[in-house]
Amino acid sequence: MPKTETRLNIDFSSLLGPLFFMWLLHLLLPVNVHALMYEKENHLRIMMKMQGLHDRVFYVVTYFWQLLVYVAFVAVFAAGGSAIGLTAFTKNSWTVQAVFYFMWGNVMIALGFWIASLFRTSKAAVHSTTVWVIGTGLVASLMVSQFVTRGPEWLAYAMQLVPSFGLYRGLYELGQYAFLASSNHGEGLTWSKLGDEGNGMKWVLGVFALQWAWLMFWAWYNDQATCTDDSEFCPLLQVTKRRTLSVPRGLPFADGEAVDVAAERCDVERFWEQQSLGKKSDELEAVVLMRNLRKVFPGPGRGQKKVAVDRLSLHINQRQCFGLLGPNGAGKTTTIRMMEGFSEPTSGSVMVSGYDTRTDMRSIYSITGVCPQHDLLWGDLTGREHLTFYGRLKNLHGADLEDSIESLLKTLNLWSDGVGDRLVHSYSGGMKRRLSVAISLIGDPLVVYLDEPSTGLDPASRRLLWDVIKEAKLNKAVILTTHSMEEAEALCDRLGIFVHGRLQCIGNPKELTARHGGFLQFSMTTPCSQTQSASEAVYGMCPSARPVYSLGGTQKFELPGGDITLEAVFEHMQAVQKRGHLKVLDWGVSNVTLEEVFIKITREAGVKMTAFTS
Ligand SMILES: Nc1ncnc2c1ncn2[C@@H]1O[C@H](COP(=O)(O)OP(=O)(O)OP(=O)(O)O)[C@@H](O)[C@H]1O
Repeated sequence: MPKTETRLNIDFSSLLGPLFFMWLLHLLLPVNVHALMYEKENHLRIMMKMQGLHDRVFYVVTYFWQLLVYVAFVAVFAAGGSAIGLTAFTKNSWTVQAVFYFMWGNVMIALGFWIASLFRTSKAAVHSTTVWVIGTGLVASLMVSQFVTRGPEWLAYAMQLVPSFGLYRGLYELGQYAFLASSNHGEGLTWSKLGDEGNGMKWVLGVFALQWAWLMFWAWYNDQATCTDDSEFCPLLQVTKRRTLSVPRGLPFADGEAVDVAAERCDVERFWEQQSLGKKSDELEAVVLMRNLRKVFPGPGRGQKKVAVDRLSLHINQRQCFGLLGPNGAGKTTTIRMMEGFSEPTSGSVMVSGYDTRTDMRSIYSITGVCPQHDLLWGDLTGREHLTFYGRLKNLHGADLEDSIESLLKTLNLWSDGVGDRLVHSYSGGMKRRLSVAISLIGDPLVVYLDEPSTGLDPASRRLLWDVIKEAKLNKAVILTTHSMEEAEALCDRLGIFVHGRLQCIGNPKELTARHGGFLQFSMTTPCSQTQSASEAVYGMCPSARPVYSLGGTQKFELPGGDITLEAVFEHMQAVQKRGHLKVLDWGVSNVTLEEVFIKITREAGVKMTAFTS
């Protein structure tokens, strides 16, 4: 039988449902989280902060960049949907949709900040976010529409308190109104229909506003709590902590402290006095001042504690390179981190150019440069772009910025062959290290921290770096940690040797070798059968000789400086060789090196500490 013509109208938006749109609108969430985590995981965030980037600026720039990307994404999404005639876009009011999508975009960005603040690794954060996106979509499509249509309705509202479920509810409302509009050829969701009974859009928009504020606050709070890498740090308690943080007074000497260390403590007290008299920063003798600084970390077990830095008093002057030496785990990095303001001292204070690290970090960042132990660089930026970015953070602009970049690239040998314009991921380890040093020097900071700057450099590059540091210390205070005694001797005007968080000795390298060496190194090689006679000959020359080792006919002794001179050793050995009863294959005598002093001090301090703790 003939029938009237009908048209098959397939409404894709109804077919696909809010679930598909929800997943699409979540697409940028894992991307945002990954971008935030990349900078956090690679410590680039901390590096930017150390070079003077304010948290506020970081948040605003990152936030608006993500919002811009999202707006472009949604514009393409809505334009595409309208172009293919999806009723969810064509029937509903444009302004309602724009406000809804815009508010969701803000909530999603805040959610990304919050998620990134909870994780330590990018992989874990991105995987969890992806599971969240898929999971909340499935749960919402199963439950929200059920609760809305069959009740209990309050459960649908309660679920919307979780950010992604609110998105589903909003999309559900847009879908429902669009569906009704296409069947009755009317209008979809408009502002006037927000008050309709059972319309959840009003609630969704209200909840979005609250969620945005709450997530941003929580993300900021978590971020501040973890930005110091300091497990005890708590921003909400910071005010209380600052008030109660104790500075032990009247401790000119700590038990078992060497005279030079005690003298340094007295100097620090004197400089402290100067600073409390309110001298201007350019009148201060000591640029960096640490007073009775102590850092205790929670230990691995319950109730156990690790004293990383113990009552350290130290001053560092302008136009001086100060070397922090010590074996692994001695507390050098912890000390530098407290100077940089990234670790809260358990007690004591650090002042940099008259600013307190607990209250004036913002001023301190603008006058310090940092070369961290591990290179913190963006692989997809060039060396020049790194220097431009950090130079701007140090308030350099225009020709001044260009000139300093060019001069740093040239002095650190990153200029020839266009190295400075290559992406950093193509750099060798040595090039990255040199770029890190260049970053620490850009903007001519007053104080520069160099944490093992020559690690991984070839001998020629190391010499070049030494020249750069020597020039830098002409108008700056340079604080250097190194495991190379040769480097310490070449660069440092003063140095301190740390063991178990305590300063064991302090002075210039020559003073230290003279004071703590105080002996000659004597070695002699004879046939193994004459080992006994050889040692008797040494005791004959210097009865107070201390044996260091004896191995296959080679013996080494320390000869106390007060008991014998170099000339006497030569005379004695000539006499021994003349007599001929001892077959001396080889012998040598030398003053002690800084390396030997270092080994001696660390060994003795280790013994002392064991005695204290046992
Ligand atoms: N966040 C932390 N939690 C617990 N203990 C820590 C923490 N950071 C450092 N420590 C401990 O404090 C001590 C000093 O560490 P630090 O990194 O300052 O030593 P270092 O002298 O810089 O060593 P290296 O020469 O190896 O770099 C070590 O025993 C270390 O295990």
